[in-house]
Amino acid sequence: MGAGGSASRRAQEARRQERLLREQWQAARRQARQWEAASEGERLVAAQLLVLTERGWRLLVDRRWPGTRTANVDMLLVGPGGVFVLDVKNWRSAPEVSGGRLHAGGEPRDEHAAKLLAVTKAAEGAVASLGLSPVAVQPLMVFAGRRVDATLGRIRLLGEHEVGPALLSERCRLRRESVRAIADHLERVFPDYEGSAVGQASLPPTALPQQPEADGLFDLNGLREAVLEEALQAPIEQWMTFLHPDQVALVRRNWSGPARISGPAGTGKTVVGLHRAAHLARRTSGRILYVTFANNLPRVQSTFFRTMSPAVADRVDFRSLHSWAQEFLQQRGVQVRLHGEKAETAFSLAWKHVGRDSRLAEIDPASRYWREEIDHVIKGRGLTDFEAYATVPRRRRRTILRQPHRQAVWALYEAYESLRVERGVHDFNDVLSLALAEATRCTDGSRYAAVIVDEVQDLTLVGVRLLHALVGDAPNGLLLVGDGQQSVYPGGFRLSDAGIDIRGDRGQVLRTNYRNSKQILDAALAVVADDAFDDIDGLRTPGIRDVDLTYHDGQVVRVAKPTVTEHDQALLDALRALPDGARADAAVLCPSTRAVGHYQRLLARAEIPVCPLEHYDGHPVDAVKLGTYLRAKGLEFKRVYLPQHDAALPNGSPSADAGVTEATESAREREELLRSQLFVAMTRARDVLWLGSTAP
Ligand SMILES: Nc1ncnc2c1ncn2[C@@H]1O[C@H](COP(=O)(O)OP(=O)(O)OP(=O)(O)O)[C@@H](O)[C@H]1O
Repeated sequence: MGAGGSASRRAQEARRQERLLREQWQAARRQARQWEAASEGERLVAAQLLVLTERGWRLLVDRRWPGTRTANVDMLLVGPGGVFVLDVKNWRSAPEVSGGRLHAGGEPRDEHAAKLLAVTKAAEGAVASLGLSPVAVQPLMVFAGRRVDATLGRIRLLGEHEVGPALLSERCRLRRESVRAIADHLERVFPDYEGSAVGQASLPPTALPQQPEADGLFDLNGLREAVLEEALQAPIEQWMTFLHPDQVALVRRNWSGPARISGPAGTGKTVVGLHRAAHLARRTSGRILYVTFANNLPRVQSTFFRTMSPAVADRVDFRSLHSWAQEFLQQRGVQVRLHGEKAETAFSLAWKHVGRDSRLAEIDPASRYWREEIDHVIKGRGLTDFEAYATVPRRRRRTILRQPHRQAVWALYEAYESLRVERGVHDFNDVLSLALAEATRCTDGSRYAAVIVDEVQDLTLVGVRLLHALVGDAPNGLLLVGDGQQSVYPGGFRLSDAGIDIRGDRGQVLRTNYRNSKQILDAALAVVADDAFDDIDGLRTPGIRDVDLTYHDGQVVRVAKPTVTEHDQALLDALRALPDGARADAAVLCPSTRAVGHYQRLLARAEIPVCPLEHYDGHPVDAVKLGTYLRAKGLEFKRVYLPQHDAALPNGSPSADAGVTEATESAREREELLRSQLFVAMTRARDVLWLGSTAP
């Protein structure tokens, strides 16, 4: 079909929609006139909204607020765009919002907003048992006879002309059956007030004579545009609206202090974290910090969050821990000179002068192991004197260090520090320590009402202390989300080391995997089956854990080729065979940046479009995602390709017992980490997991 043909089809469709709207509007106006019990203002607004009932919306009018005898709710509206709690106002003066307060005619009107929020809370409670997340319930204040489009916290203020188009432009959240079930449920929970309710409008479908476009009641232009826009809108993903009732309960829970949500890969921890952020943003006027260790994840999460809960998106800061800490220090006037390369040179020199020929080489001759010891155990835990290091439990480090070894490590640490200071630079750990000192020193209150930490197991102890310092033990202040099995960095900590006390029901575990098919999960679990791990609550947990699966099919494709060239060709063939549009949901993940470079060149030569994970921000892009296992943390894709996935593991085997006998403890620790990283990469796959290897 040529461009001219589709343009004429579009014009035809626009004319048809306009005719339909006109008919619906006429009928709605008649219906509203007959509606005696309502106030004039409500009638005018209802005339607008009755049109929506022809488009799959349900309008409940003048309902009793549950638990009260006399208080009423003007309107509840349920449709593809979600659940809306409406308070209709027929004020003599126009509403004004300034400094988070509502006024009209110079008089404060905040009590109206407070009442609407309270009713909204009741509606959220009513639909929670159906698994509807609070993000799908939105309060609206609608002003008869006025043109308004403003926000007051989470409340949207709209004029009678704006309300119809605004609701039609909402992204599609609910399917037709859900609309029906939710409206039926709300009808029961919010009973008729005085028998004056309008259920579903029964509008006569007959054609009516043409009317002028605007007659004060109805803005046909606005609605027409919204209808066309509505047609273009793809539905938002199910998880953005519906959660399992247990997840909804976690999202809405009132916690008296710091809380933690854990659970194996793919069990919806991030989903709960995001809904919790939206819930808290709606309940408080403060800001929420949503933080992870990885740099690229906040961008993706922020995109999802904006789609899911646009009304409060501006009050949630999605940040990586280090970038947030740097900005925090800058705002507080604390000088930071972060310079990774110069810090690395300082360490190399320290190793040359003090480490290489010391007793440390007996345990592991590779400087990297000792760099990690300094980064994750000494500086990561904020240790500044040898006495503390001499006795510190070195969590998740397998080697046993006796006193002379610890002394040798300390000498290396001191040499590194003095060379670093000499060069006038900071490393990443310094940034967090400085921020912790500053946050502890600040007495002017936190900028945040709540802090949510995702993938908490990736942080160092100092990082966790820093985030804890921002909100302390305030109710609903700190939420830690993560899974110790997905630890991909050396070392570790326990919450008790950080002085964080998670009691009773403040520690929750999710157990249903919503992401991976059984085949994929079994393949991933086989890699870490023998790797029991210490979680941050101190519990020793076996590698194979109890997980409930949601039924969906999946496939593990194993490809072994004798040479790298043939292996890579098999990868290209698999990527080229992807159906149209499938590239957007495919990712090639590699264990190292070097391997990423290799596959970037390979895919470029094959003219397969690539989007590096560093640039991926959660918006769909028709290109294969490419990045390291570490960069893929927290993300998911329908198809995941892991070329040479076993190359870095002992004997090329991902299972834990390969090569154990001759390996040193530090080598075994490294292998365990590599298996954890591979496990994380494998569990990113939803439908297809492609595992490539070169078997000579
Ligand atoms: N109630 C639900 N119904 C359907 N799908 C869900 C539900 N909860 C979560 N999901 C889906 O499950 C998948 C995994 O969710 P999420 O990324 O939050 O898990 P996670 O526990 O954070 O995973 P990981 O630790 O592996 O990063 C996502 O595709 C999400 O949309």
